[in-house]
Amino acid sequence: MSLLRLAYCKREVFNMASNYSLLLLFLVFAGTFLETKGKLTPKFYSSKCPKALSIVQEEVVAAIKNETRIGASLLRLHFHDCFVNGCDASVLLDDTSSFVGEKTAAPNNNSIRGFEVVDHIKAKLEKACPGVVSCADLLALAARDSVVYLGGPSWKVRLGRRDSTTASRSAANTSIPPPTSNISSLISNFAAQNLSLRDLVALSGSHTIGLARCTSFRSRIYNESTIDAAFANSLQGSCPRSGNDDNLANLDHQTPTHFDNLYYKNLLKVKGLLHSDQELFNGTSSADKLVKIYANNTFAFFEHFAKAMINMGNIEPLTGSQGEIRTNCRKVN
Ligand code: HEM
Ligand SMILES: [Ca+2]
Ligand SMILES: [Ca+2]
Repeated sequence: MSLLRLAYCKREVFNMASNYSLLLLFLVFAGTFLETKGKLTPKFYSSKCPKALSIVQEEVVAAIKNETRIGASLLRLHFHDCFVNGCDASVLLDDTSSFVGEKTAAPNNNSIRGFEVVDHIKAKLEKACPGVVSCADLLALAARDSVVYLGGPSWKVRLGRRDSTTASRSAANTSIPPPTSNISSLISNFAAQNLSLRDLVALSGSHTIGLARCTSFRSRIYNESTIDAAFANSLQGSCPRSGNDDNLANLDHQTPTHFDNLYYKNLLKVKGLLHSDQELFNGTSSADKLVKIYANNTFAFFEHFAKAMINMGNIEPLTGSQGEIRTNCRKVN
């Protein structure tokens, strides 16, 4: 009797144990599945293509040494990618007779640049690891490496994005905010991407580097009162009331090639180049406080900027088996 009971007991314990181990196995599988699915990770290429990060960095540095502005242009490409259907390299697809891309959308046309550099970096990546590194990840890495080289903060870029097979000119037209935006439309535009007011103000600090065309700031320097008069005057020479639409001016008139906090100091002096820049500090806006903080504290700006770049880089990535790894960033495979 007691032997029988013992045997029964043993079986029960065995059954329980195997049930538990099955459950455990399931949980481990589910865990790894949930963890990897849809989530980016800084180590994505560490075994798949260990040289990927150093290749991008080396090429970005070479490109900036060749032309300083490229750093700004690469940073902006990542922004214009992520705000349209997520960070999926949709912005890099060329228009063809049968395909409408994003390059000719109003915010991009005659404005975004850096495609030759992207092609060059991609060619190097394809040579080292064919079909492995996505164009979307290339843009995220190039943005970070540009910021770092120009004196800004660094951060670990989350990776594992894949490339789209589609693009949307109409979404590019509606999702990327125009320079005429007021603060409330900027806030709602960023909120639509799950980005906060803090993200908006920190990311706008990107305008500490790079250039804008006359057509982007003309109405500001002729028609607005919330601009330093001497500053407006100094811009009118190269940006007349009509014509010369493509003449360029520095977004940060003090240190246009250094990633620092002078953009915010300019705003305090009513010397923001774009209307949308000055909207972040107009005496009434909810962003005023953050602008003052960043103008007085480079460390706070750098910390928030790095976090905001990670947030922006997380916008709707394609992962797993979604999309593809483009061989040529300009066209689908
Ligand atoms: C907050 C809303 C924003 C507006 C309204 C805006 C608007 C603009 C405009 C109009 C230009 C000049 C384009 C031209 O005249 O050709 C520009 C340039 C630039 N933007 Fe923004 N931008 C915004 C946010 C951002 C963000 C979030 C980033 C990056 C994370 C960024 C990075 C840049 C850079 C680096 C340039 C200079 C590019 C170059 O010199 O090639 N901007 N932006
Ligand atoms: Ca995109
Ligand atoms: Ca600067």
